[in-house]
Amino acid sequence: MLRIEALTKRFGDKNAVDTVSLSIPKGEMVGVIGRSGAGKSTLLRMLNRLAEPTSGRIVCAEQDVTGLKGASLRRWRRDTAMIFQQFNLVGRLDVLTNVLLGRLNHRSAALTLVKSFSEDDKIRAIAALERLDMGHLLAQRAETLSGGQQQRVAIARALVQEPQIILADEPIASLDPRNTQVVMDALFRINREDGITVICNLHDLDIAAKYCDRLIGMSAGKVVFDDVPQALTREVAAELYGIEAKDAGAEALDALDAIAASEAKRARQKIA
Ligand SMILES: Nc1ncnc2c1ncn2[C@@H]1O[C@H](COP(=O)(O)OP(=O)(O)OP(=O)(O)O)[C@@H](O)[C@H]1O
Repeated sequence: MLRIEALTKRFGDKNAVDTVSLSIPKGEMVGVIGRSGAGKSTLLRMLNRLAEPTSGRIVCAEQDVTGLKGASLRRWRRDTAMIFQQFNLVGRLDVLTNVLLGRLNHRSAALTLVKSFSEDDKIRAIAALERLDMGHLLAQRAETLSGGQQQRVAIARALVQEPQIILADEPIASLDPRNTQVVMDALFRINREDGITVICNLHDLDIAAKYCDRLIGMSAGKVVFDDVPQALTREVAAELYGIEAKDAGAEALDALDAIAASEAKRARQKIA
């Protein structure tokens, strides 16, 4: 169980994340939604301790994560693998080496300097790549891959960290619809098969509702919705996306209609 208690991040006189409290059970697939600037990235970055909270606490398995330093902080970062919108691969290195970089924090500082990986590390990296259907590209330089392929390599790198939680910050924002599905399917499979908690920032409400068990809606740093996707109403969607943000709002509302329609269809199928 991950517990977030009154977590706040202040930049100047603005609270990017404002007294957010949440409990996330192990194995949940959570979508964090809301418009640009709502505080989604800052929340995720604080969970991994990439950003320091101004106040509040993060507690996981009764350990206060907020105060961790040195080796314990490195262990926490290994347990909470990050996936970014821009993939963050080393372009000139091959795919396998990029994935192996995810094993670095399983090694001592001395071994890290040697820069050679064990057979066990390589077997794990290849297995992760094969799981993501990327085994055949392991010798290719990362910069030559498509966006969707790069994101799958980034997920393989996260997997070899053997994390308890994957924090994905807009993992599909740079992808076309086909690659969006491939990447979201991969995250969903990892969540279901390995029981890894996935917390995923998503702009697209339709995708969030399709893949996530639970949606957390943020607006101006605060949580304004926290429930199953089916509980999201037009009013909340309008609050999340803003009535003045016409395009995003309209898309969100269309997505809501699509969810309602698919729920109705499911209900009809149940009755039949
Ligand atoms: N390093 C920073 N310095 C100052 N302000 C920041 C910093 N990082 C974020 N902010 C501000 O905090 C607020 C929340 O930003 P954040 O990136 O967390 O939102 P978001 O919901 O992830 O948006 P997006 O989807 O556009 O990434 C915004 O107003 C942003 O301008």
